[in-house]
Amino acid sequence: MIDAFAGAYPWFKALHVISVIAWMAGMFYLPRLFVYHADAAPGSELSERFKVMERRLLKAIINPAMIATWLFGILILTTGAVSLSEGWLHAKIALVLIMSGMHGAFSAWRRAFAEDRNRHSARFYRWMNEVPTVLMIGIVILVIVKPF
Ligand code: HEM
Repeated sequence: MIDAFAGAYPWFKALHVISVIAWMAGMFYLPRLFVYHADAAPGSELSERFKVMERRLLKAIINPAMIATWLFGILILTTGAVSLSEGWLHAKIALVLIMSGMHGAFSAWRRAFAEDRNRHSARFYRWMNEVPTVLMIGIVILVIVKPF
């Protein structure tokens, strides 16, 4: 434990939850944009507008929010308020790593749309849209219920 951080636990937790909300809002919305973008003709005015919306959402909200979520999550651990040997924490971190992997996939798909080389259907993005939801439900149950 870093002594200077001991009293900071509730503040780090508050900032962590604020960052999580922003990250999840973006992770739910970006694949929704992909669903509609997949049906827009490359080069059309609509497709170009989706490109701007997707770039701004990723760069201004989703990327900084993911960094802040990780930062404050790790800072909570430095306070010593949570034992590092808890099973729920290990399971939570595993799901968060998958969430971060999905973030990487969304980032790659956004780049493909930006360069007019998307290969996936609207149906594919509809399914991908569900993944962050399922992960978020698992993570919140692990961190609140702490079933093991
Ligand atoms: C990025 C890596 C993450 C780390 C290292 C991390 C770590 C932590 C830790 C140590 C706590 C304190 C738990 C406690 O006091 O009992 C916490 C709280 C919390 N985390 Fe995370 N977390 C991460 C990502 C996430 C994500 C992605 C979500 C949701 C999708 C999330 C949701 C929450 C919630 C809701 C709480 C508050 C629980 C409470 O009220 O006690 N975290 N996190």
